[in-house]
Amino acid sequence: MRIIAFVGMPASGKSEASNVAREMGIPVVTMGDVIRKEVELRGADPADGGKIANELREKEGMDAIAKRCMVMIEEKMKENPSKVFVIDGVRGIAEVDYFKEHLGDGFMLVSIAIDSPIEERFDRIMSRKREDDMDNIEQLKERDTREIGWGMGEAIAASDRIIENTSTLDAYRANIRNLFEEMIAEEGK
Ligand SMILES: Nc1ncnc2c1ncn2[C@@H]1O[C@H](COP(=O)(O)OP(=O)(O)OP(=O)(O)O)[C@@H](O)[C@H]1O
Repeated sequence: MRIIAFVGMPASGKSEASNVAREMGIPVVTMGDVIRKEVELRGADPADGGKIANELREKEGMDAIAKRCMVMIEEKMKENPSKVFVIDGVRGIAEVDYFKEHLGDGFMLVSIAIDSPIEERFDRIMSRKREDDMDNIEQLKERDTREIGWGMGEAIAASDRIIENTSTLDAYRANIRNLFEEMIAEEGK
């Protein structure tokens, strides 16, 4: 079994990679669901998800979200014994280390290479209209800084593969589809 996790800066295309996976029938586990569950449990504002994630990491360690997510992954694997799996939402090196330790050689980390300026990433965030998204560019700068603080740079450096998202959305989706097809073919050997 191949478990693929994507890492990249905010709005680099991680959710889009998961969309391609779903369209191909590949199961996706979203780490953000751990946060959304916690937000709901606390009756908090969805926009405070980032703060809550920070708090969990401070209290329970940098791999807190990964640990909680592992339960969801195991359940999904039982429900849907697929050759290829996607984990959406890895943010830092501690999470990468946790998954490597618990998922073994089947785990593969893919980083998304972008060359879009922050203004373009902000415009993309504005047009996707997700309820937990920020509404000004300063907040995106804060999110960039926070995620870099979680060890995003180290996670990107530790990736096994780089996929480019430096052109159109269609070109990017084709790159992602090729990656999944390659993995499915390899696992079918
Ligand atoms: N090459 C591209 N050209 C145009 N739009 C793109 C491109 N890549 C991604 N997008 C769009 O940009 C938006 C942000 O991408 P996506 O939601 O996949 O980012 P993300 O990495 O999941 O972000 P986050 O870290 O906030 O979860 C989406 O609406 C997506 O369709």
